[in-house]
Amino acid sequence: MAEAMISPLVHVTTENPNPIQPPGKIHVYDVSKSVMETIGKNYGVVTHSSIQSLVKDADIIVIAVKPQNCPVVFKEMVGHCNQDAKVLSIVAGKPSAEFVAGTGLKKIIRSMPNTPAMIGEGVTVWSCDPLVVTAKEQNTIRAILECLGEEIFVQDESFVDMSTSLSGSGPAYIFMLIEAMTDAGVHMGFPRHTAEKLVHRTLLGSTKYAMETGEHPAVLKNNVTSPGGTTASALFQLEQGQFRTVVTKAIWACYRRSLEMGGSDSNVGPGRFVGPKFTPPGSEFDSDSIKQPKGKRS
Ligand SMILES: NC(=O)C1=CN([C@@H]2O[C@H](COP(=O)(O)OP(=O)(O)OC[C@H]3O[C@@H](n4cnc5c(N)ncnc54)[C@H](OP(=O)(O)O)[C@@H]3O)[C@@H](O)[C@H]2O)C=CC1
Ligand SMILES: O=C(O)[C@@H]1CCC=N1
Repeated sequence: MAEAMISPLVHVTTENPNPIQPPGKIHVYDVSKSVMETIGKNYGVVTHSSIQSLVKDADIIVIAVKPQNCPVVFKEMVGHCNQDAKVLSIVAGKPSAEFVAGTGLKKIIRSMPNTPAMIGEGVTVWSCDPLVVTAKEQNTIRAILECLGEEIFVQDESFVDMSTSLSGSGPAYIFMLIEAMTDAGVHMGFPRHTAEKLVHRTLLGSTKYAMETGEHPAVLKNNVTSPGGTTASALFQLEQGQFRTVVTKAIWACYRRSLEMGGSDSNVGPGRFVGPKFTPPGSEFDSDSIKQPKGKRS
């Protein structure tokens, strides 16, 4: 994921010969030397031989390791950072409080980007305490995240965990759909590249159409569904396979895993309230079977 963040920052074109961030101002360290050297070579960024030397003069420290590797990283950072440094975490699940406790730094920004950032088409949900991270510092972070695609600031950090299940992990669900549809096309006899093109264009066109019209997806779906026609037959099969329920269950499972990885109570979601009710910190929730911010229930 770190590479997906570096790529748009240093990207240049003939029309835009100046990168948003000169590669020489981006410093990286990865415990895997070969990964780090490849990134260094491909993007011209500066590589380091230790976390200590990486963070010494850093203004913004992006932490992009897996959650289970965080304690080691925190330990190596302590006492080596500029006390005013900002930590931009993309780590799924880990609450800001753990970064404060682990690193001793106060300016923590939690974010959840996604891999389409690699081509500047990602979406990142992010949060920080505006009493600790100044407006100017927030603008700097916003400018970085904008390079990855769209950025959405949320005041309540628990929405970052929730966004993991929609946008953070979401590309994997879509790629699985692309794979399934393409394979079905190949099964029918289409050359793979033709099946791929049909599927890619259908997903792209449908998404753009939904975004541009702002129409409810059910209306758009109905417009495709001719009485007694082909689409109705396909939708019937999707419903028989509990398509929408399966998608919903997958999204809740993802959210629960995100909470679990952050050491939070993951007893959330439909049919999950067997123990004490769980309220994510800082948010106001109804406590019925499906959680929604108060006032949002329809
Ligand atoms: N992949 C995605 O789409 C997204 C991922 N994220 C988050 O980004 C983070 C990274 O995920 P992802 O890129 O998929 O994982 P990767 O395993 O691909 O990348 C993490 C890298 O960190 C290295 N690493 C491990 N320990 C250390 C250490 N102590 N110091 C420096 N580097 C270390 C790993 O090396 P090694 O392999 O040897 O352990 C690996 O090269 C996770 O926290 C994830 O939740 C967030 C949004 C989207
Ligand atoms: O699978 C994961 O844990 C990470 C977080 C979001 C996307 N990938």
